[in-house]
Amino acid sequence: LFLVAETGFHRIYGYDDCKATADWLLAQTDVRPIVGIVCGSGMGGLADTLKNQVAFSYEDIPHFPQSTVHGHAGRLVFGTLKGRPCVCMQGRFHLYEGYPIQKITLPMRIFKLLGVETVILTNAAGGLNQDFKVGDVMIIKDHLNVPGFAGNNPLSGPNDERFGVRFPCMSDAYDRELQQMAMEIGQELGYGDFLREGVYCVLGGPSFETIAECRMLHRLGADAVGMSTVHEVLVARHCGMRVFALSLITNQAVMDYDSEEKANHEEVLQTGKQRAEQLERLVSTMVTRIEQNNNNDA
Ligand SMILES: O=P(O)(O)O[C@@H]1C[C@H](O)[C@@H](CO)O1
Ligand SMILES: Nc1nc2[nH]cnc2c(=O)[nH]1
Repeated sequence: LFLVAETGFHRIYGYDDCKATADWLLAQTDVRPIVGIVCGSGMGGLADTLKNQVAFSYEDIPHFPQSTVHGHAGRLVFGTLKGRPCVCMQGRFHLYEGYPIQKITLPMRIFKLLGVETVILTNAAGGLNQDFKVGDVMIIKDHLNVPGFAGNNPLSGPNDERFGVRFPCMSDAYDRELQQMAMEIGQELGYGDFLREGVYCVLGGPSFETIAECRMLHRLGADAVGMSTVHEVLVARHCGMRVFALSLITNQAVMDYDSEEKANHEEVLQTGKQRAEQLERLVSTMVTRIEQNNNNDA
């Protein structure tokens, strides 16, 4: 029965299921979010900064997957950030957790049906760009979708036009105005020394990269490598939400056979803690400046 349920994704993760989940949530909170936020590994503290919270454990939400990774609490938090209504995923889903790719990205469609117009995604990533340091924050300007090269794309399968078109454009995936806004706010807050921009590359994980893989990705144009975000971006853009995403460089990708460095999840979470406050300030200031109703051309 489980096998049938998990492979029949068109039925299970379709419009009606997303709508049922969105309606279930809307019936239990007065918050009508215009911004949706996804917290990366070790960055869940952002959700705690929301005021007037109404929070749901993922296990209580119909059709929602469960968080299985340390550093991803598994709560959907509604509330306000400086008066702006928001919804925040305190914990995201990854391919390596074993979920079908359509299920990992289901929350983006639920965001859309909740009324969200702008999605802000954060992630932890390894730095490939040799100018980057641990603790840098990279505004994502573009991505390399490596699982997508092999056909692993959340938009595979029947297309439901109620969400978006069959062949969505991705050359404008990352909203340029929001990138500019983040840069300006970063400068105002005095974060210029650690604010960067670059290309994020997603891999399937959960193993970290070999030295040869890091060298290859760097040559291909990636500045940072991680295991998330891109799938969510594809689905969010498909259904017409604006997207802003950033990577916290939690570790330097190992590119040299003489290096003693070894990537590990504890270091990732630790770096997240160290930058938490600044990331929270950057994101909450962005939320106060995001205009409503300007994503309907996507
Ligand atoms: O959810 P994100 O992309 O922040 O998580 C990254 C990728 C792996 O899940 C984990 C590795 O430490 O952090
Ligand atoms: N794939 C990958 N994901 C990460 N998340 C945090 N650091 C890393 C890394 O070095 N590689």
